[in-house]
Amino acid sequence: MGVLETRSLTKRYGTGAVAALDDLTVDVGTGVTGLVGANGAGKSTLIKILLGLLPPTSGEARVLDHDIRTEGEAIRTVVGYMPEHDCLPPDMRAIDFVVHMGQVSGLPAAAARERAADVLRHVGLAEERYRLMGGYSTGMKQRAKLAQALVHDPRLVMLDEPTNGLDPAARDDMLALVRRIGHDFGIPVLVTSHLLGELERISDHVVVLDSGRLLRSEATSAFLGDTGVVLVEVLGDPDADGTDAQTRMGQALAARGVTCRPRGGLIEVDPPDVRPEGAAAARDALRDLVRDTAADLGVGLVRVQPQTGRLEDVFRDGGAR
Ligand SMILES: Nc1ncnc2c1ncn2[C@@H]1O[C@H](COP(=O)(O)OP(=O)(O)OP(=O)(O)O)[C@@H](O)[C@H]1O
Repeated sequence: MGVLETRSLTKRYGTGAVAALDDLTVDVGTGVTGLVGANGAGKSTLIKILLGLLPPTSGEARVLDHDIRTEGEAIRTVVGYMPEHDCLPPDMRAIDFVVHMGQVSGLPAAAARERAADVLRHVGLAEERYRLMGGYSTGMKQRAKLAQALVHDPRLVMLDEPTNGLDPAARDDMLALVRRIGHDFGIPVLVTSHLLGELERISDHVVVLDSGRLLRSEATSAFLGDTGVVLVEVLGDPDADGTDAQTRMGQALAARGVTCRPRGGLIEVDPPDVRPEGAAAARDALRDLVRDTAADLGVGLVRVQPQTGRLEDVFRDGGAR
């Protein structure tokens, strides 16, 4: 099913000579789609146009089969939107804010209260929902913003830089939430980031923008050059035979059917067969296997990461696909 599509979408602000979006034609389907580009690439502009909040200079777009030029209001009732910047009233409690946003989206009061409590629990703010949001950490604010995007049971969510300003642990938590929305709840997600590395872990499809132009739009697995290779680093003492931790980990992974090889101080792990649920699920399963293997061996897992430099590779290769 097509979730959204744009055709030659162009946006110039004011009399600007430079287009913030330049002749963008792209289709987005179900699952999690990462919208990636450097700062100023046009990600927020695209989202605002798709929500019917900003008129394009030229071109067309449809969201859930609604025309962005004439059906903005209908789009906003079925789409959940998490804006990039802080939009939370500091003197409101999260529960009141999310209930209010639910009502603004058309939910009756009782349903809004029930849904608000549910979504705040889903995003991990069950305990803190009665606190004023002005006292929230950045991670809690991002969760509250996510909750208000979900309260009205949207058919699509657009998340603008949900990991902005988060420390690594909070970023991982947020990415896990985004993945749950797309994969467990089955709601299509369009999520932006200026970091490809964090989105390739959770997205099924990646769209890359460069100065308002489409650079690439591909399944994440294809995007990774069909390698999907993961690098693993472990730390630990040699065993009684003097075999070091890296070699033990490599042997243990191989014994569990994983194809891997040493590469410098790291272990290069080949991707598993892609599961029916998709590439992101297959990568999750591989990560779990690596983590469990390290735990069973009693070695420390320093990192598990896709081979790096993808975004740079894309920009270096250039050219739309
Ligand atoms: N209201 C505006 N008026 C004029 N120019 C704007 C406006 N909003 C955005 N721009 C310009 O349009 C271009 C695209 O900006 P946009 O915010 O869409 O990019 P982005 O990819 O979301 O970047 P970021 O990650 O920094 O938010 C940039 O050059 C930006 O300076």
